[in-house]
Amino acid sequence: MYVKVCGLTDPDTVDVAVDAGADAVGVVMNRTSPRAVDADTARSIVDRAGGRVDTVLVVNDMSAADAARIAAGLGFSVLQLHGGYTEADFADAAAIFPRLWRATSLAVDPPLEVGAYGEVALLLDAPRPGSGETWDLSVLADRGVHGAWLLAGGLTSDNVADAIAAARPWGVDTSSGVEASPGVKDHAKVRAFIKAAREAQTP
Ligand SMILES: O=C(O)c1ccccc1N[C@@H]1O[C@H](COP(=O)(O)O)[C@@H](O)[C@H]1O
Repeated sequence: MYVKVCGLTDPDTVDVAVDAGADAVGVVMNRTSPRAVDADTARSIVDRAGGRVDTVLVVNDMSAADAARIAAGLGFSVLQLHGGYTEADFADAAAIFPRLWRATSLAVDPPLEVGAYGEVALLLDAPRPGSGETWDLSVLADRGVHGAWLLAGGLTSDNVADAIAAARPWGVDTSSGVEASPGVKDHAKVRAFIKAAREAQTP
């Protein structure tokens, strides 16, 4: 199970996540997010990761090409384009920064084939990203999502094992569920989430 902890706002939390066994840390540069960081902070998080885990830049409010330039310039390993980006937007971004994740919600009936827009992974989230809201995973049952796809949306250490059993994703992603308050990670919750996700059984 690939485990990502998103919405980091300080480098010390990188060490907590890496030591607990995370595969990726995410940084949000979406301007309206309570977790938004500036370029200097983003770079300090990427630098602290030092290649030990994937570093994922998350955006949904700038052009895909601009986001790709920022991801490349700051040394991220993945760009998560979250929301209403089109196939053409992905092509623009891929010309600059090739390792893209497509993040979307079933509420907008997206293509569910991993790679449909040239992305290397697909992330399925609640309709309001970063809200901590869960969503009805039973709607996945008939949709046949396969391959490198991540589940997100209100995941916590308490519900991640059930969510994995229900949805059988390749990976999981959380942000609100491991926070003390918006933008501030609770290190005990980060460790507990990673442990629960790692120990979860897929049926
Ligand atoms: O976290 C945000 O504020 C955010 C803003 C804009 C786009 C995506 C955002 N976060 C993504 O939301 C999911 C997890 O959310 P949560 O666990 O329900 O809080 C994750 O993919 C984040 O990258």
